[in-house]
Amino acid sequence: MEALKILGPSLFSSPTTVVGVVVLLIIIYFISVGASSRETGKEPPGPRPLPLLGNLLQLDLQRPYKTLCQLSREYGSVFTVYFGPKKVVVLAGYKTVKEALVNYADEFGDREISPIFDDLNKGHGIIFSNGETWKELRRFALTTLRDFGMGKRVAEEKILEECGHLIQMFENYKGKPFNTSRPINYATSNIISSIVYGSRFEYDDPQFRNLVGRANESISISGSSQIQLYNMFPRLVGWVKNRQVILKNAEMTIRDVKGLITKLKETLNPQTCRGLVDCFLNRKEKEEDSCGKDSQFTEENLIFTVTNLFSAGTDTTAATLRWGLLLMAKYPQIQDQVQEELARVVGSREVRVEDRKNLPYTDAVIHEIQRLANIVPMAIPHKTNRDVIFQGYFIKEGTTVFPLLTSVLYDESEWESPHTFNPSHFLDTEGKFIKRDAFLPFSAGRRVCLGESLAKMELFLFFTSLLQHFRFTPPPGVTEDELDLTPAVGFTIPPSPHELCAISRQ
Ligand code: HEM
Repeated sequence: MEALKILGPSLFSSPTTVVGVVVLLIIIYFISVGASSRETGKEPPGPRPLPLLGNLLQLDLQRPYKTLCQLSREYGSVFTVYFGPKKVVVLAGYKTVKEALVNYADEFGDREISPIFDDLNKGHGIIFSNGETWKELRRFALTTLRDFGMGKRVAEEKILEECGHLIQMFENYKGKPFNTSRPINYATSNIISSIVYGSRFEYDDPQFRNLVGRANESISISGSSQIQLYNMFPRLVGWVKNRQVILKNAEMTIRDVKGLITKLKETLNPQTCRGLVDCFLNRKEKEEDSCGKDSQFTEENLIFTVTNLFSAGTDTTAATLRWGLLLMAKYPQIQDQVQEELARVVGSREVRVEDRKNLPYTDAVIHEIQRLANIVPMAIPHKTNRDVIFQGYFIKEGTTVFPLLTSVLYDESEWESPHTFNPSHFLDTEGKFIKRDAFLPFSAGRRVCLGESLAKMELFLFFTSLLQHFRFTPPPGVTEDELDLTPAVGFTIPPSPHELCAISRQ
């Protein structure tokens, strides 16, 4: 591109010269592609790319994971696709994804930081960092989340308290149809908020509503065609509207998060931590006293780790719960069986985590919701951190890698009926719950979801408490068949906008 600029407009005055330049570029391109594969061995196969555009014209930009699943039928479980000029290696199917992320955990364990996420994080925070920064932040976040009860009784209490608020919110609709999105997002957001800040927000707090609303909007439009194009051609299409919206949202969120952190600083006590922010600030002070400038406990890493946890922890769990309620309304016989089991095993008392082992059908339903909902269809892009030979193919250091989780959760050689909602996938012939290897909604390996056990606890307690209290149905005049299971467009994929009725059972 630089060369073209230098050659200047005079070069393009004749059509013959333009054609000549284009032919020359195509020849250079094919020679360079040919040379790199000769030097290094066989690269994964894939559809033939066009110069600059790559395979863009073949991709469904709204739902790229669908095109990638189709391509894997033709090119196998390790293949190459060009997103514009960007080369991506796709891993498809349970066996391949597991082998890459677990047996080659190190080689495939770095994060690809696409232009939009680079705009937002600049290498800070836990999701979009690599190397020492990521190692330290991940270790810190995991220990702190555990200290604040992730997977333990403290978190259980917090979630049960939030269930009470969510149930109250649903009661307010008095059985009339409503969009489940906001209340559910507020509830899941409050769990991560109370772990991070040490306290929950009221659902009518304007600052909280804006924080949740902006995170939601940004995650949704980061999967739009405009942003996909921006990631392919960042210099050409940086002006697109959706990027401006995401940047504006980030600016306002950072301002709010800084404000919340400042308030906590004013009342910080070095002996106790109310939440993750306090622990981070105390650690920051300690490291500043001892090791000075090499510390990862910086203001930027704090702000971005907080915003990363807030978005990763809210949207995903909320989207899964919304799929769950929608599927219950669509398949009332399955809802009957869940409610029958809850009534028989738990009765009218509060459901607790320890009830799970006695609720095999309900457990199977929740797993099947997660499998079919497939809310993070391509995981979060990875990158190879060194040259690697994988399944006989050469993959160069720094190559973007998509672990195609859709192809794992819908793998035809692993699931009896991959495309239907079938809780029996997780039940044996006696109705006991069975674990399935290909259940990887949280991905696997080094970058496996950090919030997995918290998310599982939330899904179980929110889902069962809601089903104890309410019967979920389509709005009057809409049949179960008419409830639409087409996912929305987004980086994570919630159901398309819809309304449901929550009829009180008490
Ligand atoms: C149903 C709920 C959830 C699902 C399905 C889910 C799924 C995922 C997936 C697929 C990844 C990418 C893994 C990879 O790159 O291979 C991920 C990463 C991550 N998740 Fe979750 N997640 C959920 C809930 C949560 C919660 C509640 C938290 C908050 C504690 C969280 C925090 C994170 C973080 C911090 C990462 C980045 C990890 C890293 O880069 O090292 N997630 N999640």
